[in-house]
Amino acid sequence: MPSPISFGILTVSDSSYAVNSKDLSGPKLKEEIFKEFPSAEITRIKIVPDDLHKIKATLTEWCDMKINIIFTTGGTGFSSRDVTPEATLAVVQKQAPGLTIAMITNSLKITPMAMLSRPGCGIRDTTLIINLPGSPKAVSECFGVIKEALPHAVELLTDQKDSVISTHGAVQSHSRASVVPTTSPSKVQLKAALRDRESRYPMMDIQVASEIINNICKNDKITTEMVPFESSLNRVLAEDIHASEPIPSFAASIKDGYAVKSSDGAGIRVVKKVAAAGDGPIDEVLQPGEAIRISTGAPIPAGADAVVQVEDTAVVECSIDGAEEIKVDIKRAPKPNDDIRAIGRDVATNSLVLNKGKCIKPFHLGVLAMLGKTNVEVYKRPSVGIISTGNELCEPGEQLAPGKIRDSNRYTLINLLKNYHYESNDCGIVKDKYLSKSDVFDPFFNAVIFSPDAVKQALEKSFTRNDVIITSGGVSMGEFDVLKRVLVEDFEATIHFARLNMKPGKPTTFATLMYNGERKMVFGLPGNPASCGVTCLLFVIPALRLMEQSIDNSFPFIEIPASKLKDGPYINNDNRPEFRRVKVNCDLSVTTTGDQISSRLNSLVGANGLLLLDPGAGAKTSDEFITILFDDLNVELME
Ligand SMILES: Nc1nc2c(c(=O)[nH]1)N[C@H]1C(S)=C(S)[C@@H](COP(=O)(O)OP(=O)(O)OC[C@H]3O[C@@H](n4cnc5c(N)ncnc54)[C@H](O)[C@@H]3O)O[C@H]1N2
Ligand code: MOO
Ligand SMILES: [Mg+2]
Repeated sequence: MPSPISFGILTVSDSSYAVNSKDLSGPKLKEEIFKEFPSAEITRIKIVPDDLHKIKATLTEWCDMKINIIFTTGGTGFSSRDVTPEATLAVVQKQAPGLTIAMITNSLKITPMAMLSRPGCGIRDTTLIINLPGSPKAVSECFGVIKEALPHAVELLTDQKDSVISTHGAVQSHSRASVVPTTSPSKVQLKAALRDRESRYPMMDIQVASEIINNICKNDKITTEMVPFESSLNRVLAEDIHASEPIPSFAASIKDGYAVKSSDGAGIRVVKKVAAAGDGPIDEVLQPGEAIRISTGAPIPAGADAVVQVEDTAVVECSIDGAEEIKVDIKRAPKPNDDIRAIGRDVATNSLVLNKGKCIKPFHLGVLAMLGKTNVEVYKRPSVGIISTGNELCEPGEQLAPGKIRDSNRYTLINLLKNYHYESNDCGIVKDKYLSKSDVFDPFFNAVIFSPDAVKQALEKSFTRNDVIITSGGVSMGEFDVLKRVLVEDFEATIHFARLNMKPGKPTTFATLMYNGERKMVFGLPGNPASCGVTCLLFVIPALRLMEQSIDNSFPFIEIPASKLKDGPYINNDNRPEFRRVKVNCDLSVTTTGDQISSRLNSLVGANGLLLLDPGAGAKTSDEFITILFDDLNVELME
């Protein structure tokens, strides 16, 4: 199964560079790419001015990252600032004039002005660079012409890459390069000495990763079910709820007092009857000079047009035992409609009361009851299985043998999901260095040839009853980090990404595959406990929300002034953006949760937010830091 094609999109434009929102061509191109290649990885997106050096530097950097295809848009015309083709031709080692000819030939059919476009196309190492014109329309047209040829172009370029990597691996480890097996690269990886020395997956920005997940989850099969409204808490509504009747359905009193005619003004009234909440309408029409005792919520009697609260009245005459009032003094002259709640004041007939896509919370549930909706249509939730991988893992109750640790990730994940109202199936621990009959000691490599059968079996078992599998561990560069290989080789999965530009969480992997005719999703989270927790929050929870079509699928974020950061230093020495685990207080001051090493689960204990620190955030020009809130502002601190 080929890996998804990775793309870089470089918009070259002085004006878009100055005003970011002006760039329409970059987003257009992204849309076209996803339309044609739904599993594409858009690894880099950037806007640079029409500056030869800046264009060259970006192209070179992206080629070094082994992005498959870089599209530039803009800077291909005749004006003095147009230098994109010059920058491109300066970095490529081979030109690809066929692509240029195809695009120009097609564009000439649309406009003779195409003669004035000078796109350059070429190859640097394993990357294909293609210049597209600057207008969104021309971008779509040119992309349409060349898109079919792209997968094969990438195949040709990357075949070369794979053989280079495996040959290199062999030559560096042993002088006997001739023993390099001729099997596929993944089989070569079975031998420790020949495993990848460099990840075969491009580093991807998290915005792009989120977009890939969003695209896939949004379009996942959408199914709904009817549930009794009492059990609909935290489910997502699959129908708009309209009011079939007004609330209140009759004009009702807002106060305990007397229903009167406002035209009578202040003064003495004869008390006729009683209207209590729950009573049907009184069969007499109120006459001038009369009043009816009324309680809050009772229907307004015919003939009355105002209510006067009991505090504004005095009894003038009553029965001997005081049980009945005969006359009252209305001390304040009422105005029409005083203290009357009109029909439909709370909810108008046919009004939209609750929106499809909303997660049903307690007040929503109350509204459903109020409207008499006994059953509601909600979206079905995916079934989720959770697996921990690692030979070192034991259950919490077990006596630890040397080298073993207790599995915390499974418990974190199961309960994190529960906290966001998702049940999951505990699929246990799977050993990833599994000594089975098929493990063979290879004297040449002086190593056991590893069998990942256990991981395969565990996945297979979980696919039979889950739509989404969340694993932790086994996704980095170790010889026993076999998850990706098993997914690709045994399940023909598409790995959408396997390396993210973030700390913690670099090896986070996302794959999809078909199993027995159904699509399965695999979130391969890193084994380090803090990395596992952070990536579950940032990617898995929003994905589950999207799969059940929730319109509230991302965490709120706030901008926090630097002056509010209390116990720094807030400097990120890594070259990846860092999600520091923090506690945001009610006054928006921020405190950290201590040592942020990825293994330290306690860095998540007591945190309610993730503070996003750019690399070297000391040099940040903006005074504001973005914090993603994943829990209430006023959560209790548990130390
Ligand atoms: N050569 C490289 N090594 C590593 C890289 C790299 O880029 N190149 N990345 C590092 C980063 S960043 C991370 S994060 C980890 C992720 O590793 P894996 O996802 O492969 O996870 P494991 O190797 O299986 O385990 C890592 C660590 O976490 C502990 N662990 C695993 N599962 C659990 C669990 N269920 N409960 C508690 N603790 C768990 C495990 O014992 C290891 O200590 O890789 C780096 N390496
Ligand atoms: O990305 Mo890893 O999650 O830094 O430790
Ligand atoms: Mg590992």
